[in-house]
Amino acid sequence: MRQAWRVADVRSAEKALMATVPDGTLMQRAAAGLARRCALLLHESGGVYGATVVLLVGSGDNGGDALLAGARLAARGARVLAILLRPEHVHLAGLKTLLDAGGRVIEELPARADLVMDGIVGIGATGGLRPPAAALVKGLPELRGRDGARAPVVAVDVPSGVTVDTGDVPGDAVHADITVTFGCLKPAHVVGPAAALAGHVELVDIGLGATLHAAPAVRVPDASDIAEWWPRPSASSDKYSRGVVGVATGSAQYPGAAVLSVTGAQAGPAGMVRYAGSASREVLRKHPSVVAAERVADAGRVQAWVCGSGLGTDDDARTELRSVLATSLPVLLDADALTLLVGGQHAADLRRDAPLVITPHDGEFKRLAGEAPGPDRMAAALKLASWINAVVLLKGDRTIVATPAGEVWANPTGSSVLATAGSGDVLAGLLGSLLAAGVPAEKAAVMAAYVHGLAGRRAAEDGPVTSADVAEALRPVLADLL
Ligand SMILES: NC(=O)C1=CN([C@@H]2O[C@H](COP(=O)(O)OP(=O)(O)OC[C@H]3O[C@@H](n4cnc5c(N)ncnc54)[C@H](O)[C@@H]3O)[C@@H](O)[C@H]2O)[C@@H](O)CC1
Repeated sequence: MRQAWRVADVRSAEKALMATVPDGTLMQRAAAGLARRCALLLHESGGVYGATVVLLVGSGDNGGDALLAGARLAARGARVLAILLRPEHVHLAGLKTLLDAGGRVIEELPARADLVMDGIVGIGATGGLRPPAAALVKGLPELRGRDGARAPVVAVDVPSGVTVDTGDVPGDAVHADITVTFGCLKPAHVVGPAAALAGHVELVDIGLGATLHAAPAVRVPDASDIAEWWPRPSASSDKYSRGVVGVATGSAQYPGAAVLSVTGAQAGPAGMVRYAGSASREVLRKHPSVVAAERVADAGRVQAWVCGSGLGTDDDARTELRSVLATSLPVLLDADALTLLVGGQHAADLRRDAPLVITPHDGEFKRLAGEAPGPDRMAAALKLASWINAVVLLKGDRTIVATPAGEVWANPTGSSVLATAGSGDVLAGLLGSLLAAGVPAEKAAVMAAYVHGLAGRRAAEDGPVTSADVAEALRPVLADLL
């Protein structure tokens, strides 16, 4: 599991650490790690000696890091050229060190470069890039190196132009190949559109672990977490003890949603799937092991319910939703069930003790919360989670899971291929199966998003992806993972 911390918490940890070491130590540690990573990258295009390295240097310590790392590369024979965005506010000690090592200051981007270091702005950034920096950044994709390839961009700490605490990208921003960050990850490395601009993120240890005691702003699961948390049957398990998931989805008009959500549920750890709705024929044709009924009330015993995908929004659908919410079981609501919640007629039904998970996309989120998630998706998801006392899985390129207790997770496996009709139905079924198997709501949401994302990627290996392909890819993905 990786974790990322907010700027204010990073700042206080840095302050506490700085009080224990000589002046400039942390910056030297940062610069050493940064220079080491740049040198490795330069080895791919012919080595450090003779390479042209361009530093984009802003007015803060982020620029200072770039200057000090540049000096280390200059000392190894690189031609290091620094563009100072605000020469009157440059980090003076850093500049002197660079010049002493043989580096030079230039006014504009050179004709060729083998590597660009983005030290325009780091965790001290406010707002988007300002015009001079934005103009420079626009020219970066054109820069070619000695091997004719595009010059790789290494961002110092964060790609300049992103909002560090939210992962929002309000305007022009650097698109990095590698981001070398210091002490700990920050939210922009793992959430929102900023995460895609950070490229490959590498963490340099500057000793911050000793003073960083705040709770992380966001956690990111990895494959070993999912494998560790996934329920496995034991020798004494039977279909009931593994959990029975009830799926109340689909309708005469949308039978496909029932098939997709049941396929998602079948891939999960529960021992049995019960289907309640009017698409039994289609469901049973594809999944003969499913036990089907017309209504939730007649479905028999289950340990969790999935409700919503393709359910419709008529009175029948409303009755089914009421039946599901009236149970004392964990419930996952998606799609039409979320539409039925808008307007508040189900406010009383929502006052339940058992766990509730909702999986809105942005449109559904907006209807439920009364406003779009906006630039701070983590804060928006947290607010809704606390308001309706549910785990909120807010779908997106980096799907967010937020809990009423204030925890946030970002899913690292998402991809644009999941933006296809019915993909959410598959996710809902899988998540419901995890709930039925007894996984706590927060972890179930994190695990389902992770595996669903991997399945999207796996399906994409064979060409354009439909949600049926995502559903089919769940089992091979799980076979690899577990
Ligand atoms: N504090 C520490 O202990 C350490 C800090 N380090 C580095 O220091 C950085 C933070 O340094 P600072 O606090 O000086 O902050 P920054 O270097 O991130 O930026 C602050 C400066 O940038 C300007 N600025 C703000 N927003 C801008 C925008 N949108 N466009 C253009 N210019 C903008 C401001 O006028 C301000 O002068 C970190 O990101 C990291 O790179 C590292 O050296 C490790 C140790």
